[in-house]
Amino acid sequence: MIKGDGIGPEVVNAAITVLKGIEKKYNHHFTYTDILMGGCAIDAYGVPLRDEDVAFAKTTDAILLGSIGGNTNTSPWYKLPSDKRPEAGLLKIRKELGLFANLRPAVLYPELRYACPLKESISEKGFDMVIVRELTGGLYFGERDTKVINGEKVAHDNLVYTETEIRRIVKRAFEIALKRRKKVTSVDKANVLDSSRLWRSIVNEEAANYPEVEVEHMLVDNAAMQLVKDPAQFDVILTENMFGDILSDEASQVTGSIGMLSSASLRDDAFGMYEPSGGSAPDIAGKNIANPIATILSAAMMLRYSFDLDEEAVAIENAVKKVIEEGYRTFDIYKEGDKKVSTSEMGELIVSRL
Ligand SMILES: NC(=O)c1ccc[n+]([C@@H]2O[C@H](COP(=O)([O-])OP(=O)(O)OC[C@H]3O[C@@H](n4cnc5c(N)ncnc54)[C@H](O)[C@@H]3O)[C@@H](O)[C@H]2O)c1
Ligand SMILES: CC(C)[C@H](C(=O)O)[C@@H](O)C(=O)O
Ligand SMILES: [Mg+2]
Repeated sequence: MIKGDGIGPEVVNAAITVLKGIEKKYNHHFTYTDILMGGCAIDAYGVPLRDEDVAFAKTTDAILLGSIGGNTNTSPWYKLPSDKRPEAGLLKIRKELGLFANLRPAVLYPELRYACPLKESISEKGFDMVIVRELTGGLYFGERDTKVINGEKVAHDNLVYTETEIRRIVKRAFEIALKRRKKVTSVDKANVLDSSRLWRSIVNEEAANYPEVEVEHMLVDNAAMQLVKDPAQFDVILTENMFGDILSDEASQVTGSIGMLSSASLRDDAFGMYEPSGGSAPDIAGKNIANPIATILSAAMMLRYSFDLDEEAVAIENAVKKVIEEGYRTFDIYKEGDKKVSTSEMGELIVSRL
């Protein structure tokens, strides 16, 4: 368990409540160990993630993560050099554990259509997509520095992708599409970037191995527009690290709230790290009001992908649907007439409906 900062501990505790319910109902026993990462680790140890904690994480079956970081304008953590800040811990664990495939499903629950900010003629069609985001390459992991050249500061961030890095995520997206509606939209910026042109050529090569899957290429600026114009057109969105970061926040908002968007970071074996797509939400931290559903659904993904406990995962997903159908809402998806509940109450309601 990496509870992290801000709302992280609140939403992870709600997910643990649900996992404990699963243990009881299905007679399992999970062993939980806490690791500090992010701002809390900086405060405790002076670094956002200790090497010994990475080594320990490597001995576990899965990680459930809350979120890390603070207010990037005001928190003293952001006065530190970039490799000592909270986010460096997250990037380090993703890289060291080889978690290259980040799955971010975005589904509009029929009962939450009112929370979708799009006009009714668009939201009434509903949508159910998964963003498959490359997570250990690209701009996030290229060399970067800031130097003084000709008397002025110059900053650069390198965007690097190898064929191997692209091919493994492309294959993963096709495999996922085979189990869904068999459509992959590969998002790139091939009209400008070399890395995108390489990306596109590998998507086309791999497409030949998946003749049942329909493939389309879309430029990222158009994809940002299509996500609000007609989200129902998407099944699997395959994209590189930075574009996936941005588009997944956009997709989450059209589902009503980022507090609903779960995420799994996977590699080729069963190990995975599971976390809500949103951040530590410093603006609402400590108030027990954050929506824990993204974290609870991430725990369901953990049961499915790392523990091969599909029935238990479905039980959590159905319990979430039930509380939504019954009108229980945290503040972010609340409308008049609903039953407003806190973070911990939402966890308890879900566990009681397992
Ligand atoms: N995986 C992670 O750990 C992760 C992801 C994104 C951002 N961050 C970090 O979080 C910090 C804050 O970033 P930010 O403000 O840009 O993004 P954020 O996702 O934390 O918050 C954006 C908005 O969404 C709301 N929100 C987020 N999660 C919510 C939830 N569960 N329920 C209800 N509302 C929710 C927040 O209140 C805020 O208004 C930064 O330090 C950033 O680096 C961490
Ligand atoms: C906190 C940050 C480094 C992270 C990212 O950009 O990957 C977050 O925004 C996410 O989406 O998981
Ligand atoms: Mg993000």
